[in-house]
Amino acid sequence: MPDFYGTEVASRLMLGTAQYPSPSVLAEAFRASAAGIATVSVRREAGGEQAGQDFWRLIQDLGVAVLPNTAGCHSVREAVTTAQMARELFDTNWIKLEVIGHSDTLQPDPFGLVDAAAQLIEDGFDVFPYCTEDLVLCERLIEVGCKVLMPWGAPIGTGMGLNNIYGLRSLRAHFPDVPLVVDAGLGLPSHVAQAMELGYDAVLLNTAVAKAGDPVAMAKAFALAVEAGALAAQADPMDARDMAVPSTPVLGKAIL
Ligand SMILES: CC(=O)[C@@H](O)[C@H](O)COP(=O)(O)O
Repeated sequence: MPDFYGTEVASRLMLGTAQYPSPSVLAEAFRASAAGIATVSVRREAGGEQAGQDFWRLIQDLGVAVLPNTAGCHSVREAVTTAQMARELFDTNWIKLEVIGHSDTLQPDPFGLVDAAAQLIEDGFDVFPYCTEDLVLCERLIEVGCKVLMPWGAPIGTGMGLNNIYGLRSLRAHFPDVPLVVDAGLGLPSHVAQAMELGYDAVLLNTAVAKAGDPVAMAKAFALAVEAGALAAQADPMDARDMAVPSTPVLGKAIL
C-alpha cells in the first residue's frame, strides 16, 4: 500500500468530497469505495458556521485520513494562505497543492506550483502537488522537497481518462521510488485500472463518482478496478506485440 510522508494508507483509492447529491450519499459512497483518504477544500463556512461544522463532522465520521486541498487557487499567495488556513482547520501538515494556471483547462501553473511548494515545505508542510506529467516540472518539485507527485490524467471534471499514457509511463520509469498518484480527469473504472497497470501507487477522483447516476455503485466499481489493476501490475503483465503467436500448441495437430 502507498506510503505518503511516512504514513501507510490502507487503500489506493482517494476520493474527493464535492458535488455529491447529499451528505448521506457521500458517506455511503465512501463506505462502498473503501477509500483511505478524503480530499476536502477549505471553505469559508468551515470557519465556524453550521454548514461547515456539519460537513466536518461527516468527514471525521468517515474514519479516513483527510487531505485538505487548495482547490480554486490561481496564485502562489492565495495557495500558500489557503494551505495555512487548512493546517489550522484540519490539524494536519498534509496539503494537496493546486495552483491553477489556466481557466479553460484548469491545468496547473508549473512555475507557481514549484514556488508555492518550496514555500510550504520550508514552512513544514507535506506537499502533494497537483501537476502535469512534465518530467522537468516533476524533477523541480522533487528538488524542492515534494515526496509525492500527483500528475493529472486529464483536466479536472472531464472524465477523459489518461490523456498521455506515454508521459505517465515515462514518469513512472523516471521516479520508481516516488509515490505517484493520478489525479483528475478519471471518468471510468477502466481508466483507474489502466493507471494501476502502469504501476501508479494510487488514484484520486471526485466527479466520476459524485456525478454518476448511482454514486454508491460507481464507488464500488472504482474500488474493484483499483484492486484489479494493482493486482495485474504485481502479476507482471505480458508485453504487447505486433505479430500473432498461436496460443494453442500446433504440435501434434491432425494433418489433413
Ligand atoms: C477532489 C479534488 O481534489 C479534485 O480537485 C480532483 O482533481 C478531482 O478531479 P476529478 O473531479 O476530475 O476527478
